[in-house]
Amino acid sequence: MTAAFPALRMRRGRSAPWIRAMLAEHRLHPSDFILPLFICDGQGCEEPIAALPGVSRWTVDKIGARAREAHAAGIPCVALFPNTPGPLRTVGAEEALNPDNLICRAVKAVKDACPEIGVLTDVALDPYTEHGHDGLIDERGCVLNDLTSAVLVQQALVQAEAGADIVAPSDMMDGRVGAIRTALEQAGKCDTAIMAYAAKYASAFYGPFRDAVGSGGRLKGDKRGYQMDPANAAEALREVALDIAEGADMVMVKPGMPYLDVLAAVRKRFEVPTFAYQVSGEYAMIEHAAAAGAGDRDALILETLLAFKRAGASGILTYHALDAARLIAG
Ligand SMILES: NCC(=O)CCC(=O)O
Ligand SMILES: [Mg+2]
Repeated sequence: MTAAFPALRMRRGRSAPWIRAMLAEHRLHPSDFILPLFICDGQGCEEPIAALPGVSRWTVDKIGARAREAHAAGIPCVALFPNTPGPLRTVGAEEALNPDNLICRAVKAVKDACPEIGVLTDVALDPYTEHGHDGLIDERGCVLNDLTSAVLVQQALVQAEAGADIVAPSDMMDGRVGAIRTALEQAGKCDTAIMAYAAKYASAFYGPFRDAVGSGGRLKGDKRGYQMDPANAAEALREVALDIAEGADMVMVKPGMPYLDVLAAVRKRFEVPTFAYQVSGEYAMIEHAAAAGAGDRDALILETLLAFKRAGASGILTYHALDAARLIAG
């Protein structure tokens, strides 16, 4: 039992900045963020991404400077996503296994320029397939689980060999975390961590990302045969349990804001490092809302990111990482 009004006045704890700071239950810190970076082919280029105002693709020679900038802002890790040149996209996604592909060159460039920062790579075939699906498909366009998983294992090994610290399977194939973990162990890559996109929903919030990696216009059909139904929450707990059992070091819930209930449930149930991905459509929503005068941009950024911490996130992948880190630093 606690006291009641008037002995208890909740507003006492909100009456001045010092007491609000003292009583804050959650805080944002630059080390909460993972900054996604997009890589494009070529030399000496920054390509602004129209669907993600303020975000660009960078050529490999320019990516090291972006990593140094993130590190200087206190961000511990970057996540790399390639925009594979069209001619290299095939039905079999062979370019995903090329040890000299864009992503592998970018990993090395980041590690050369800024060895102190962590590098996370995306394990999935959508930037490499001509049809934009995350895996190999049959004649009906259905993504084949086990054949895809075998390719993802090779893709993860190629990325780990290039120097990735964390491989992050984002494809939602069943069993791929265990297969990747076993292969990493056999290859002597026992320190390469796995962040599993464990509960990834078939969401309408991924549109700008697909433009950023150039898979949007290619995608035939949708991804509901492998990504989760937004109607489901209990299923997310089963997905997470499986990925932990298979050897995931960290799990992720994606998208972010519309799935805070799932994030909170996962964190409460499993108590493993749990990340949220505030995805491209969420970023765009904030940018467009602020540009339209519907809210203060900085406040919208910090409030949404703090909500992930409140829900139990260990960290957040966000395109606002640099802005947020600088805002927090003041
Ligand atoms: N595998 C990474 C993503 O799919 C990101 C989606 C987004 O930011 O919309
Ligand atoms: Mg799964």
